[in-house]
Amino acid sequence: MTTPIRSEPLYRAADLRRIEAAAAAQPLMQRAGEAAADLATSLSRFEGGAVLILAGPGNNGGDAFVAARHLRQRGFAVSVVFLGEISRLPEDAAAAYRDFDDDGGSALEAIPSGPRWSLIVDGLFGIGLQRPVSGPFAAMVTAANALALRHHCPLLALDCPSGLDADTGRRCGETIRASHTITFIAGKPGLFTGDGPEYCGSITHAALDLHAERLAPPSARTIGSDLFAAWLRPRAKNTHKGSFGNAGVLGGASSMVGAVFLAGRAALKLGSGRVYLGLIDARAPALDPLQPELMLRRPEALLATALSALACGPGMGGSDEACELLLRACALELPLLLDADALNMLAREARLQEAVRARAHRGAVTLLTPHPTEAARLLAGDTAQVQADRAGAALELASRYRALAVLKGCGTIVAAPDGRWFVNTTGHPALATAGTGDVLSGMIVALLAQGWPGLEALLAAVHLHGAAAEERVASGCGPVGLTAGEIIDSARLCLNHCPPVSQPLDCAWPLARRARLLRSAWLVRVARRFACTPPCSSWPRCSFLPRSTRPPNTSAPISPYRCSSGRATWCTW
Ligand SMILES: NC(=O)C1=CN([C@@H]2O[C@H](COP(=O)(O)OP(=O)(O)OC[C@H]3O[C@@H](n4cnc5c(N)ncnc54)[C@H](O)[C@@H]3O)[C@@H](O)[C@H]2O)[C@@H](O)CC1
Ligand SMILES: Nc1ncnc2c1ncn2[C@@H]1O[C@H](COP(=O)(O)OP(=O)(O)O)[C@@H](O)[C@H]1O
Ligand SMILES: [K+]
Repeated sequence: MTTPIRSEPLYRAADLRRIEAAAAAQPLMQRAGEAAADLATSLSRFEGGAVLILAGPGNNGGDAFVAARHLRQRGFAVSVVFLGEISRLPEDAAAAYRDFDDDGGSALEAIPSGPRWSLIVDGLFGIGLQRPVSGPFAAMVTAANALALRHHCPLLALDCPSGLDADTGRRCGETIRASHTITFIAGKPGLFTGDGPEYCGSITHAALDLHAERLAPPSARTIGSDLFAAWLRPRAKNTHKGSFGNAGVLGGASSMVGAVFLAGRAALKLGSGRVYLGLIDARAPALDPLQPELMLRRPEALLATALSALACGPGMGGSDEACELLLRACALELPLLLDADALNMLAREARLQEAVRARAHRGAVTLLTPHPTEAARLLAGDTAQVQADRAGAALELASRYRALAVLKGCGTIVAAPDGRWFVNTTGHPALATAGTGDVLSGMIVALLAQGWPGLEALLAAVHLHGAAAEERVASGCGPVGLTAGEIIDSARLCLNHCPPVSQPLDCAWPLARRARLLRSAWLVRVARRFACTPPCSSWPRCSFLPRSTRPPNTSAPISPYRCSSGRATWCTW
């Protein structure tokens, strides 16, 4: 499994400005430009080839000028196209331009037609994008995208692709479709959700010798298995099925019984001790022949069962009977997951909304897992509004319903009513097929039934669900034609391969273990302090990488995670 182990901080532009202010004395633009030049050097298809660099009117343009100077000095044939007035560049960017100019570089007003580009660099706009890209900037973006395609060359975006809103992941007008993005200081949420993943390509993080979290609290975090590893406890020997909870799934109206089976099978394979299904369709089968371990009941009997957690909604329909059942489910004191049709009923029925809010007063955990259209119904808006600010929508759902909320889709958002939010970086468009949401519900309810807290259950299930899809695709099962049911076994595999927190860290372990054998608490502390977390194969090489030894190639076998010292400046997602 190659999925992220470590959660990374994410910053919206306003929070990044605080870091910028705190580190104002440091030559950040020089570091950004140099890091970009290092990556550009490794990406360029020909050594010393023709590099086209687009520089914009702000500090993103400044980064571009610094990178251009370094690349010129390394022997590349650099053409910089600058749109704007030199005299109106901000101070740092103006200085970067002067250095470039003093070094013999010159800025062009249009893209030269002759060269065969080996690399294109986008330094038009970064986190300062204020409105949709239009006019000559849009023409430049369109041309850059077309040239990258025509010349089969990489397109490297500085900080974020121009036209992408780094806060939200929404495209604002013409947008650079980067093959690679080098993002400075810290990740931005918009790179990982909505349109971000499609437009950023492969993302490299250059920390610029800063430790962002020491300078300002992050706006959000990516989901890494470290966020839930404490709950990945090895099974104690003296346990039995009763130790792992009773998961229930309620739904399955006429012609939609399959949704409950998918959720039930996922709940079983994610470790629930027992799984009970309540099927609304009176003609539903009494047995799932492919998974006879599942116990099928009438809905009333399910609600009377001693459950540890309950998921409502898969294939539930919107009948009066379904609505009454949902009201009764809301009155139960167990963790309650509402998905699919349960969310549509919640959106339309005031008494259900009251019942869900009342759960929060009683301290009962409620979880909502809408896709964008279901979220739009719950927020009385439209899907485009939800997608325009996915994190905002998830946070609004969490606060309005006083529930944990998951906004599904590319870069799933998990939001808590207290304002914390997380962006998932696993997943694949292969998941865009019917039933994958039902599988996610089954995974979540399985973890809840095993006693996981609501937030950790959501983080783990969302992360593992995406990882499972990646695993299926990597093994040739998809992307086209991957079926929801096929994800389940992979999800089980991913869960069983997630390192529990008690597991020693690979690179710290030899030293830590020896220290423990010597019964030296001090040595154990030292071993952990200097080890990179999480496991990585390259310790101690990755504990600090001087600039000259940084591997320029993003695919180099280096730890994709920052070291605990915070000093390593190079990592890739
Ligand atoms: N935050 C920091 O400390 C650092 C920032 N750096 C770079 O600085 C960037 C942010 O710089 P800025 O705040 O100057 O912002 P940008 O360079 O992203 O863009 C702002 C400029 O573009 C104009 N503009 C915005 N949207 C436009 C549109 N649609 N059409 C035409 N013009 C538009 C603005 O009027 C302004 O002149 C980062 O993304 C990063 O690349 C780096 O130098 C590293 C350090
Ligand atoms: N393009 C995509 N990239 C990543 N994940 C996706 C993508 N499309 C769908 N998914 C995931 O697949 C699942 C689909 O859920 P949902 O829309 O509720 O499906 P269904 O109702 O058919 O079960 C969600 O977990 C969602 O995040
Ligand atoms: K850019």
